[in-house]
Amino acid sequence: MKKYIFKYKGIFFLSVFIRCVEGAADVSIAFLIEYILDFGTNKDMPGFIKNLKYIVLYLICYFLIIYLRKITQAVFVKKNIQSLRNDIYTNVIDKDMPDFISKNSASYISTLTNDINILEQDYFINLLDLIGELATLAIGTFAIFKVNVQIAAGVFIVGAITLIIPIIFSKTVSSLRKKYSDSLSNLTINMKDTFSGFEIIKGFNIEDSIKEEFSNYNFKTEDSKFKFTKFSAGVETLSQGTGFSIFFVAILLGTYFFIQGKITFGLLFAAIQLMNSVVPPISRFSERINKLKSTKLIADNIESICTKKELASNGISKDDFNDKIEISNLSFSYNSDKKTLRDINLTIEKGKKYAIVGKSGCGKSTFLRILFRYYDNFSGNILMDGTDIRNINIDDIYKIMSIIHQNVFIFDSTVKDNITLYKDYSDDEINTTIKLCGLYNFVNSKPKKLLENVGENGVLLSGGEKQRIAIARAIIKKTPILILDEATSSLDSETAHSIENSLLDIDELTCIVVTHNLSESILKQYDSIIAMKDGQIEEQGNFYDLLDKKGYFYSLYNVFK
Ligand SMILES: Nc1ncnc2c1ncn2[C@@H]1O[C@H](COP(=O)(O)OP(=O)(O)OP(=O)(O)O)[C@@H](O)[C@H]1O
Repeated sequence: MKKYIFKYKGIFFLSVFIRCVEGAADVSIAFLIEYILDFGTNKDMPGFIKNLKYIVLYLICYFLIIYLRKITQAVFVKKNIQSLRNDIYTNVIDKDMPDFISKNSASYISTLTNDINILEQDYFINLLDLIGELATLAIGTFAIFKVNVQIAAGVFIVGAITLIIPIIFSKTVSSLRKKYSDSLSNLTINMKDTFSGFEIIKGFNIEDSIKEEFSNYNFKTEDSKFKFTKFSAGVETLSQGTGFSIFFVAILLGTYFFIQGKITFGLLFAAIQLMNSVVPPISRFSERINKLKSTKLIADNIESICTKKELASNGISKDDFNDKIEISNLSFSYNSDKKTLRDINLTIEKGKKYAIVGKSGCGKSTFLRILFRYYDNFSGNILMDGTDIRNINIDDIYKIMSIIHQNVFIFDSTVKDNITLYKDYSDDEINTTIKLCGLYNFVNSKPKKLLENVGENGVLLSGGEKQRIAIARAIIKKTPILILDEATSSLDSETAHSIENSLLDIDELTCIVVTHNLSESILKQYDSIIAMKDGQIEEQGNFYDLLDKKGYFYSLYNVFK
């Protein structure tokens, strides 16, 4: 977190400076009181009246300093929190797929909301308060030594005990704080999941069990918060108790020296008033240090989110696909128990169309994910125009290939924004694309045409309309390789055929299509059909060759046709 403080060191040091001035002003209040009381004990009415305007002026300056302290603190917090939130968000967006999915997406939301709120209060504001109070303590200490050395010595012996408390309890406070943050994150994950699955909850009548689950998470969150607050309260009470005893030591010693005639009544009063500058910083010291330390694990979590995995982001640049992708001896497993892909050998040539077929779970989508660089930890080689895809800059891979999944994500915006993804395309390009994807009639039937809003995750669209938007989104990008993973499964067969035919007609486009739709009219148009079984390529060839072979594809075709 230090880097954020020093990123805005101007406002940080200004804030600290104003807090030091405020600390000095706090301490000088004691002497102002002594000054005013001395007019009273000397019964000096003219002097009192004459100095009244300076006293009022002093108080105005004092309140102005307090206002400035609040404003500089607000600016400091605003800059730091804004920058921190931007950095976390940017790092999450910059992650590659495996890294991103290694955490539940709601935990990122929790970090960006709950954890940032904790950091704002317990790190940034708390740090400024701590520095300000230490400045007040230092100035107050100096003033007490000026008033009476013995009182000062007594105060600081008791004060030292208070300062040791945070060191003893910091670890426990920190781990209780982390437990609270974790349970808050789990609660956010639970809320996100249940709200996204609202339709399922209603459709399957599971409201009661969902409410119970939420209630458990809610209980655990509040329970962990309570445990943290309870423990902190104990530590804080201990500190405040010792702080209070400092006050009494000062009063007892002050009264003792006043009776002995070593100090005046004004000085006795000033010494007691100075305790307001000395006791709170000492008694709150442990609380502030513990709060600072308790944010360490949250800061570590943010650090881990912001730590970039070594990617080929500085890899070889590649802006086009010219010839072929050669896949040799490709094997991959998600975990060590079982190989999901085994010894795959395949050449994908530019402009050709490939259909991948096979039973559910045989590894079709996994193969596409590997091609799309979701995972780099495969064995064997994938060479794109002779270059290992692991060495190609990941952003360039996304410029060369587009993938359309069965489950489509739709942004809560217009049809146009969902197709263009906020990039600039000409009206001609958009119109050609929506015609090709069978969206033309749909768009023209809407009052606002392309500017029609589609609702949260496309709630105002049918499944087929969502899929057509996803296809349009990929086509308008004009990448040389287009990958479809069951991308037309929600469409009626006429629309699906029409879209697939349009794609197969684009000469330059290299298409890799995973499909369960084994219809002759479509499959015969592919240059090659790849039949997968248990993570391997069982057969490969054109539609009629494979049927003639009467092997694995033939049996699949006869089952599914
Ligand atoms: N992220 C993952 N972690 C672990 N195992 C996975 C993961 N994704 C898929 N699998 C497993 O890998 C195997 C292949 O899955 P894959 O999704 O590639 O199959 P598929 O042929 O595309 O299936 P379908 O036709 O049903 O979509 C399955 O056994 C699946 O359970």
